Amino acid sequence: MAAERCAAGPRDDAGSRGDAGADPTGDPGAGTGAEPAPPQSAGAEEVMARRRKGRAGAVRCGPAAAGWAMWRRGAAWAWGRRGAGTAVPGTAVPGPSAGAPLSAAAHKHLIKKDAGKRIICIEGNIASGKTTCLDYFAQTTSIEVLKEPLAKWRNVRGHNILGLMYQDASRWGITLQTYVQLTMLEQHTRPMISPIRMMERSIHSAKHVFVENLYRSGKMPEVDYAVLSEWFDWIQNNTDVSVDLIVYLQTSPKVCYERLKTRCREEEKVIPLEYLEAIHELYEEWLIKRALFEVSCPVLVIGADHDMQKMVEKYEENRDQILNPANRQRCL
Ligand SMILES: Nc1ncnc2c1ncn2[C@@H]1O[C@H](COP(=O)(O)OP(=O)(O)O)[C@@H](O)[C@H]1O
Ligand SMILES: O=c1ccn([C@H]2C[C@H](O)[C@@H](COP(=O)(O)O)O2)c(=O)[nH]1
Repeated sequence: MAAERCAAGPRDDAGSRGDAGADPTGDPGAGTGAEPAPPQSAGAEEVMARRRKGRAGAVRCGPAAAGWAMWRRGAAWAWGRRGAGTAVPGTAVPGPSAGAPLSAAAHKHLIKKDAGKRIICIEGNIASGKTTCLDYFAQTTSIEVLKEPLAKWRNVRGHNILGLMYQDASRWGITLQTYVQLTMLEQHTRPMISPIRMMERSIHSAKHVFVENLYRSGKMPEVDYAVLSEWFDWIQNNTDVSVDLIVYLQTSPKVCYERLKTRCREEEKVIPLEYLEAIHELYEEWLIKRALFEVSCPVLVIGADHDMQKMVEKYEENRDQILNPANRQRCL
């Protein structure tokens, strides 16, 4: 799908002039026909079928070419082992590669957040309104707010890897996600300066949504997915990246697409609706259907297709539930 021009309106392209993003008409590898696969993911049923079939029967993943299925056939182990590596946050559960309980040396890496402190992650599709939500709570509440470290992704020693990824996801997806994982780890383990921290996204959505999408769409090779998964499992088992509540801003991809065009971030001009649909499906799979990955904290779902005024009403309705751990009755 050809990229649409950004509509006139508020822009958010500061810092986007790196060594990427120079070709706003360039396809991110998302559905022009010549490029093999839009980064859409296989559905949960398909993935579960792949798990059941095991090695012998990896099924075709998304609209990728037939070679993709052949390439993946010998690699179905990854689906089976993934769930097993999921740890309850805050507990040092050995992952499949760990083999034995953590040694004393390993324990020195275990960084526990202070008891009584609360970490809330705002999750949702691209342009679903996460930053706007964080800004609202930052202005109306005395909490610590950590936005996504987008500026870092746009400028790693002069390289804009967010822009590079949207130009060529097959080449740069692993690069971006490796750095996202590092910068998210840094966010999760940063000492808290307030009893309540509200974060935009998390190391968990980076892995279960964005890495997963690259992998399933054939834009991340099995070996890169395996290495990132090993890193992710190690981090989960040896540091505290736990979350107390996920607030999922649930939107329709079309609404996000409209908001994305209004925001007009330089690197994202090439994003087609299909990409937002794929990200949406993975969010639903992760947080609503619970099809593949364990969710180890309550999830509060807030419909977020509404205008700003209605969203503010919703934030106020849910304020207590979000900020007070005792009020979790409507969480999934
Ligand atoms: N409820 C809303 N209605 C209309 N536009 C919105 C709403 N919430 C956010 N926006 C706009 O949509 C764009 C994306 O919102 P943003 O908060 O940056 O999303 P995210 O952080 O999830 O990517 C911004 O231009 C923002 O001003
Ligand atoms: O793990 C990740 C996290 C984010 N991104 C991309 C998606 C968007 O283009 C930007 C920032 O997301 P917002 O939803 O606008 O905050 O970063 C990614 O590719 N991988």
